[in-house]
Amino acid sequence: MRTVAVVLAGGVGTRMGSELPKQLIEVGGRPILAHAVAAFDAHPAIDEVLVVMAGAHLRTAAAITAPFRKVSGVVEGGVTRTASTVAALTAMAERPDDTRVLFHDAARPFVDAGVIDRVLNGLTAHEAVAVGLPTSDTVVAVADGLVASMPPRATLFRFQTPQGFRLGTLRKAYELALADPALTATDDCGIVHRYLPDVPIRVVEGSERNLKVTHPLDIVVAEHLAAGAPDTAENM
Ligand SMILES: Nc1ccn([C@@H]2O[C@H](COP(=O)(O)OP(=O)(O)OP(=O)(O)O)[C@@H](O)[C@H]2O)c(=O)n1
Ligand SMILES: C[C@](O)(CO)[C@H](O)COP(=O)(O)O
Repeated sequence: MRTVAVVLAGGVGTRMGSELPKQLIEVGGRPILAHAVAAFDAHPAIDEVLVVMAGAHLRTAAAITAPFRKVSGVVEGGVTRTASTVAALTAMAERPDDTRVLFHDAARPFVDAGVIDRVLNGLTAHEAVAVGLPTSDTVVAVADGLVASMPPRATLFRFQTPQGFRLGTLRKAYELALADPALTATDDCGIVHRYLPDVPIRVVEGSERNLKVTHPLDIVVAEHLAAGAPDTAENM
């Protein structure tokens, strides 16, 4: 049974507001995309890394990822993250259903082997695995500028990636999702949760270092992390 990491790099980085998509910005001397790919390329349980990139930057992504021996291809993504996942699923159309697939945001350059291990361990007993951390802020639902509900904080987690799946399960979820004209989702676990509600999604521990570079300030944080800055008091 093979394990494929899909690195989603098809976004344009609207919130970053940079000329280049944020995954092509260098932190710690190499592009954010290269950091993300390197983590999976170096992991002994990952057989293959598939990169999804916006059409305008396919050649750049191919050049950046060429040194990584497990990269099997760079495919063109879609307009949304969901469409980019579909492009990866299409590229994996011939793969058996029991293939393990890990979908990761290229915008999370500091995913580490421990997080990847936890996702893979979760996949031994579950069809879908998410990475999460408890929230330290109080999180509320707001409607029309008013608080609509305040779920107990202890029940709330911030999701990260990679999110792991048996390929067959993710395929099924996406078949149903793509037939839904009201489809909206911010991640692949969201698709499984909505369209295959009977499939339990195991949540394993993420890492504070595994930040998603989204806004300009995140680049400053990413530079510190790339330089080896500690993220826990234990390391200080
Ligand atoms: N059409 C898209 C949109 C997003 N992504 C990827 O999904 C990850 C998470 O998305 P996000 O942080 O939202 O990236 P962008 O879409 O580039 O950012 P923005 O929403 O600010 O435009 C990123 O690695 C991004 O490249 C993708 O592969 N294809
Ligand atoms: C998948 C994700 O990183 C989990 O936190 C997040 O939902 C991606 O959201 P984005 O708006 O595409 O950055």
